[in-house]
Amino acid sequence: MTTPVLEARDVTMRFGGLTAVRSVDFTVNSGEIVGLIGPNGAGKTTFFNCLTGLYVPTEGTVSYKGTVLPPKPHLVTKAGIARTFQNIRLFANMTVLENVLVGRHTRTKEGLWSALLRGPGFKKAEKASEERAMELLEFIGLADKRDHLARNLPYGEQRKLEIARALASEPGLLLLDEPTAGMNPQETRATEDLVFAIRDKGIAVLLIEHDMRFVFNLCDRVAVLVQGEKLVEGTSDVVQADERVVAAYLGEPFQGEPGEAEATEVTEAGTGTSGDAPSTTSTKGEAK
Ligand SMILES: Nc1ncnc2c1ncn2[C@@H]1O[C@H](COP(=O)(O)OP(=O)(O)OP(=O)(O)O)[C@@H](O)[C@H]1O
Repeated sequence: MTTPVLEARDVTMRFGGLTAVRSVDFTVNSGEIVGLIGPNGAGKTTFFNCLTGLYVPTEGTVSYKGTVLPPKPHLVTKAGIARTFQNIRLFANMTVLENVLVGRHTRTKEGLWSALLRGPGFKKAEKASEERAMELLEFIGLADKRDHLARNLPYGEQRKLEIARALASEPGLLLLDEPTAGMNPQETRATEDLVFAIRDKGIAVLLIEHDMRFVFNLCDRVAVLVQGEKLVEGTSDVVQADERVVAAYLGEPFQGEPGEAEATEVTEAGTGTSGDAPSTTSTKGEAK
């Protein structure tokens, strides 16, 4: 039984004369891990920013569990959508535990500033929050580093901590922007297990990723954005079999970043995928 967690309808984002995202319809259902791929500059991060209230879409709506979201990041987080960013955005001089506690501010009566300044109200609410934060650190595998400064963690653990902080807001949907960027193969595999474990906790996951093997191993469904439009959407098998996807990665419009390595990955990443029957295919237009 699937119910939509996230529904984007006809989302368009223009920057002056540039249309970065064009009329995108997109759904994430409960229990799903969905991937959003596409060549550099395809509009993936812009679309994420529209979903999370960082950008007000020029047109279209974004709903979470049937309610249209106001385009304000803190209200989107409060509603139940959490995210990580392409570049790590931790509080470098705060401890691991404090970073997670800050992530909980939408779920406590205390506000962000109170959490950051550690005022009296925050300290009172801290105990219950701390227990929950420690549960998350256990889950993510960083409990023994609770008192380490975030900046002293190795890169892979900083990314994990970002995920823990996002989970601290108790989301129903987690958005991950390039979660494996800069990771070694071991860290990437661990992240794969972590995403499965997050899904098993009942949290739907939408991720942007350039590592095709990671995407095709992990995702129940993959959508491909090309020049701001959704070109193909379906299971990993459907997407890998679609010649337009490889063509898009090799396409001429993306000067300087032809995406050849990724296109090769798209064609090669078939090994080790589930082999499920294709379930959904929607296409829009032809590859340009
Ligand atoms: N704030 C902005 N103002 C103007 N143009 C923007 C802005 N943000 C993104 N763009 C443009 O929108 C287009 C889509 O960019 P975006 O970063 O969303 O692509 P992407 O698919 O996430 O790329 P990458 O995989 O390289 O991160 C690009 O042409 C980019 O230059």
